[in-house]
Amino acid sequence: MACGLRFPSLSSNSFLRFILDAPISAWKHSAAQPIHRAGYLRYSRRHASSSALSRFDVKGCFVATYTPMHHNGDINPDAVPRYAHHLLHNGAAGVFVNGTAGEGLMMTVAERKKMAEAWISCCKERIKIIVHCGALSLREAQELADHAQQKGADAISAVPSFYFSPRTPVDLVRNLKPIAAAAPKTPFLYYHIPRLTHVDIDMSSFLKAAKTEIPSLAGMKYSGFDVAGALKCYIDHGEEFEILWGRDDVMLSGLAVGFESFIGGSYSFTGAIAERIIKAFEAGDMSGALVEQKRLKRIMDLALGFGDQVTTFKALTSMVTIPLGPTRAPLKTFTSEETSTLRKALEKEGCFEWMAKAA
Ligand SMILES: CC(=O)N[C@@H]([C@@H](O)[C@H](O)[C@H](O)CO)[C@@H](O)CC(=O)C(=O)O
Repeated sequence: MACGLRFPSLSSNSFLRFILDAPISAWKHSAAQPIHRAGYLRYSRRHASSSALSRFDVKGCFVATYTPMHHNGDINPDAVPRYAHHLLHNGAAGVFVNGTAGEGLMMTVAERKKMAEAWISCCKERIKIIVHCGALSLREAQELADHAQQKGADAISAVPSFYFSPRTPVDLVRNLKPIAAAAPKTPFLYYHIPRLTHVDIDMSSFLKAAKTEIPSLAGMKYSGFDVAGALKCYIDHGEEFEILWGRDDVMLSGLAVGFESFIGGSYSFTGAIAERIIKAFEAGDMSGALVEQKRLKRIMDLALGFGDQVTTFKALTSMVTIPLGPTRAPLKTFTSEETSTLRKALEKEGCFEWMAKAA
């Protein structure tokens, strides 16, 4: 590992102790190596050595995008380039399309294909595009995976079957293998989000079971609330697989323990804050990073006081990017009065200034 400050082996528990014991001043010699390219922030503290990592090894912040919709609820793929413009401006390293935030599981296969095409044609070669292909029907998931590969997605991802659910790591491998096999040349990232799928299998054991069975496996999007489980995956498999840290509200904890890629539903509007967190951390300015992290969390908490995460975050994204339209039932769509109440609450605490990118 090329670094000014030596990190003990990631596979050792002493790494954790090192993190917890290190004086703040130690971070001034952080191993992070910033790489600024084409207007978005990428950085790496680790060399991609294994074949799995080299399949998908981009660092930085991935935005779980919202799906632009017309007032009548039809998807609006034509709005993608204008939305993407904001995300690129705020430093996104990539996008995660048709996931939770994107209401992918509430869309038809045809709609999901259109949205994937819109993001790929707009952003290919500029940022990385991960297309979520998970569906209750395995055939549909395979169709979406094949389509994403044909259109040139950089990676695909899938939630597990959540009706007849896998219960063991081996069950989960059996569930995912045919989906990954439908796009064999495209890196596959498992989408772990147990609070919504209720499939809560130990992810380190899953990676161990999957690595010989799913040749295109590149890692996972870890959106569980169990941060210790994410860390275990990273310690056990971080040198081999990409584990994307899925907790926006505690992004700094992920950075502190060595994570280098982040993914979340708030980065559509907190992208500039996230970029400042990473930059402050890289510079060894932990108190600056913490100020920014608290701002990010405050914005999320304020918004969540008004409703579910997709509804509130989509409304907030519409305030700072472009109008993205309604959400689909059973999610709620804000009335204009509710939107205005949310806006006022955010204005009162200066959140829009925090979310703006410095010139
Ligand atoms: C419901 C929702 O939007 N959850 C967020 C999280 O990033 C969430 O903001 C995070 O867990 C809070 O720390 C993501 O899981 C969304 C996401 O990654 C996706 O759209 O697939």
